[in-house]
Amino acid sequence: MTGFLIQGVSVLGAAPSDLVLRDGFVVSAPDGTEDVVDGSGLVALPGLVDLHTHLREPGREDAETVETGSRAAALGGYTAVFAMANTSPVADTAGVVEQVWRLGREAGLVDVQPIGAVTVGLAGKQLAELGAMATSAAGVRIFSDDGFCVADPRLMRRALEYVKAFDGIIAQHAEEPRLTEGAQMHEGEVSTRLGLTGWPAVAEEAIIARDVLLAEHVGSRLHVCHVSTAGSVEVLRQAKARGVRVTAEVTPHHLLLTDELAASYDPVFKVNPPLRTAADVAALRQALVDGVIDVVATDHAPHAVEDKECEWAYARPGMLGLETALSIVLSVLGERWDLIADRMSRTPARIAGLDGHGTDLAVGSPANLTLVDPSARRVVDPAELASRSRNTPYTGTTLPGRIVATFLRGEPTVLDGKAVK
Ligand SMILES: NC(=O)N[C@@H](CC(=O)O)C(=O)O
Repeated sequence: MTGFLIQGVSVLGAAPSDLVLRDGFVVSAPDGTEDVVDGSGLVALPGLVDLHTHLREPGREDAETVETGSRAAALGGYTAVFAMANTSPVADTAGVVEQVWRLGREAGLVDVQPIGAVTVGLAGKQLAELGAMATSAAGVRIFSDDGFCVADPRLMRRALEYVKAFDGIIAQHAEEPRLTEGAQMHEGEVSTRLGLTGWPAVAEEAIIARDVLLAEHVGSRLHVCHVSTAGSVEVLRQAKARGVRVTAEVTPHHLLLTDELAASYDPVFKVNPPLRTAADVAALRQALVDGVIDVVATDHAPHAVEDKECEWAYARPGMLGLETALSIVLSVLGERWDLIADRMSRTPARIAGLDGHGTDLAVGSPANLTLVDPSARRVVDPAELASRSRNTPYTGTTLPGRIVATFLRGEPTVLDGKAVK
């Protein structure tokens, strides 16, 4: 194992100092054997943790694999990602979650933690083998049917009750399916103008309201995926004030982009939940700052060209996120490093119970970290992304900040802005 001496780096925005990594940990002093990294002008953050990533393997390796998604994550400053269960086959058994977990270990670029499906085949009819996934080598603690809502309230209640035994979490994709049949975009003034079927805010808010009541009733833990509306924020604010065990995430794209972009009819802007209004964006930003929304999660959703470069109605929803997330958050929050570290590393690691991630980078901490150059600007070119897919909504956009290096347990996964393997 090599050591690294990162000279003159600002740890979480503090005055520049040296940061020494050896044998997988932050240590107090160099011993002269370390490789030297010039940290001047750079900010060190604990490695980012993404609670919501689609890695597509098994089943859609043409869109992403555990390895390509892991590389995209490392290049985005991540050291751990949670892989969603909507693969093919669905990650609803110990066998599939162990496969994803093992592929992640083999790639060795980030810690890949599989999320298990709540229901068999994501079909919403019958609980999956939650216990078997929890006790598997993958040690699953978060379960989600993401892509689909666990719409049946009795099934949702039973899932919440079941995972309580091992302090697990149900991560809900909040979408009342009867209110979004045929939906193509946010229901509002723009959908009316474009003549596209709308996905009303209330379809999300009604499920969140129901689920916080269920979580409160059974005393279990609920996590709300990709919150997208101002009304959802209000439901969450009230639930948290009452002490309900609920946490919530927002995506970078919902913090920045609005439904006006659908007027281009470019399916790169089609995503689920849909892009909302400027008022929703403002409420989500405020909620993230207030802590009503706990974390930023990417909902990195790679799709093959034929699934995105087609007519809007036929395009799959979803956009890439891992390689641009920090830049988007930086442009939204500014250089509030402690807040960024909290919402993108510390709190997601705490929610997931993920040891060794989201630390303060003090002496003795596991060396999971990323180095950011906040003064760099880059123009997003999809051809340069490590993801196997190209569906970024930021093509040609100039974004602030660049990930210079990422370390996983003291070993670089990214150096000089390039993946090391
Ligand atoms: N977020 C998305 O727009 N897409 C997700 C699933 C989903 O939530 O629809 C995907 O897996 O592609």
